[in-house]
Amino acid sequence: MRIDIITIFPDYFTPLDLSLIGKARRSGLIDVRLHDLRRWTYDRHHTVDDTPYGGGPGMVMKPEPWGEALDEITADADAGTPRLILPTPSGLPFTQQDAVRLAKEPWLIFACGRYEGIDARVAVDAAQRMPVEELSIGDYVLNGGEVATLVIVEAISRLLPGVLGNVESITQDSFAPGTMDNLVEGPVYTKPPVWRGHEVPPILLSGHHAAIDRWRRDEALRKTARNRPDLIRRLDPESLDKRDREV
Ligand SMILES: COC(=O)COc1cccc(COC(=O)c2cn[nH]c2)c1
Repeated sequence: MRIDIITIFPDYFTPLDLSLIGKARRSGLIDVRLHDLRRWTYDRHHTVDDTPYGGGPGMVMKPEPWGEALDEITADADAGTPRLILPTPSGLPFTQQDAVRLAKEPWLIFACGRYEGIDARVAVDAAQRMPVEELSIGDYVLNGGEVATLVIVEAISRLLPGVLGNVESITQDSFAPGTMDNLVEGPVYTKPPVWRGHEVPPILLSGHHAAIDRWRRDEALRKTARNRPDLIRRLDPESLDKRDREV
């Protein structure tokens, strides 16, 4: 997968050199390219923003640098058609299902907005040449799209074959399509069996795998009901067995 990131703060992305994603980049699994938006400005101050039409506080990111950056980056036609992702508080909620979907894409471009946002015509103009998605990682406001891009890139990259050593763990993740659809994971434990007087639930040491799976699903249902009643309402009743309904 190729990932291009356009930002005025390329240094925000040094975490992508670390850990599993860094390893995946070095092994060629993921090709991450950083672009400083100011490369497409020509005035002395490398201006990327201006006052909002219609008045109001703050600044808006000018369209010209974005247009030229996207033209140059997407001119590389041999990489197929990219999908442009715009992290923004006003976007569609980004979910694990989106991570699974976007992990299948060959080429993603992330546009990191700042200030009050990017001139709306940038997304309109780009949509004439490629799919464009405005995505929100949550109902709060950051100073820019860089942190949201790191979140989305990590959620996607960890699903790419070969990035995580243990593929099994993906299927047990919270929200994982299939068994964990609309469920969050329950509690997990490791050695020692007793720690500061706290015991590991005996079922987990029993070796009865069917009973352990049942206990884990019960705990996932309980935790989802406690922390995410909104997800419980979305659970497909067909996906619940008799025991589920008793939990
Ligand atoms: C069309 O896109 C834009 O204009 C993007 O503009 C902005 C403006 C301010 C902040 C951000 C960063 O995203 C978030 O804060 C965010 C994403 N998810 N939850 C919070 C982006």
